[in-house]
Amino acid sequence: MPNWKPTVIAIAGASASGKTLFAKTIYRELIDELGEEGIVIINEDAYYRDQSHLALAERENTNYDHPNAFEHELLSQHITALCNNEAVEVPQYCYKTHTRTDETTAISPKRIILVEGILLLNNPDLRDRFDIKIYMDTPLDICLLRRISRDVNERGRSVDSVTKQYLSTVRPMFYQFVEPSKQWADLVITRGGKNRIALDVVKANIHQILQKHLKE
Ligand SMILES: Nc1ncnc2c1ncn2[C@@H]1O[C@H](COP(=O)(O)OP(=O)(O)O)[C@@H](O)[C@H]1O
Ligand SMILES: Nc1ccn([C@@H]2O[C@H](COP(=O)(O)O)[C@@H](O)[C@H]2O)c(=O)n1
Repeated sequence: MPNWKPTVIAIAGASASGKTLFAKTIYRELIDELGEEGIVIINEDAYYRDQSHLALAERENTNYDHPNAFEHELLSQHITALCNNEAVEVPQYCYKTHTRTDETTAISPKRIILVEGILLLNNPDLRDRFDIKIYMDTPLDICLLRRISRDVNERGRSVDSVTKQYLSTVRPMFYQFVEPSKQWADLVITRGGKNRIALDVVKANIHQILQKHLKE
């Protein structure tokens, strides 16, 4: 049993606000120092509910921006297990088929666990699992422009489908669930995933935590 407990850092905010970029930049800049055993990223999207029992046309109608679309109980169980020094099997998700694949990713406990996703701060049980809560406060028009380009290039969508989904669910759910969850954040980050000062503040915090582990 290690003498440290993982530190769990949540990175929340609108779709395409830069959560993934922020998490991946921290990971890339710390991985040499911390090693594979030191840091990992978990994506909330991996915990979208399995929809393999539904026809593709039905899956296309799911509201993916409502909290009910996620199996947050499983994410919460997995974080608890990692904090109890147990390995977990994280589901893998496919945005083209709108469901989980048959594969899972094995994750062992790490000193630093970065969790990123739109609705992490909305759920009180999940909130209790996070040591540091971050909210990416990127203007919604910038998020929309980035989402169109990402979803067309990487997620197999058309501009028309992104537009319809944005107006019917993404935007209304943002105002109902995502933006109000900003109140729970410890750090609110402007200007997205490339904000160098914000990246350095979070990295400095991680270094402080690691120093404490060394002393324990
Ligand atoms: N500051 C930025 N400048 C330019 N492009 C960015 C910036 N932040 C994110 N992007 C791009 O916008 C898209 C969405 O960013 P991403 O980090 O995936 O958002 P999220 O994880 O919040 O959905 C990606 O294609 C990413 O490369
Ligand atoms: N089958 C799916 C599942 C999710 N989405 C959208 O993904 C967004 C969350 O992921 P980000 O990387 O953008 O944070 C969310 O807004 C869902 O609308 C989807 O389009 N299809």
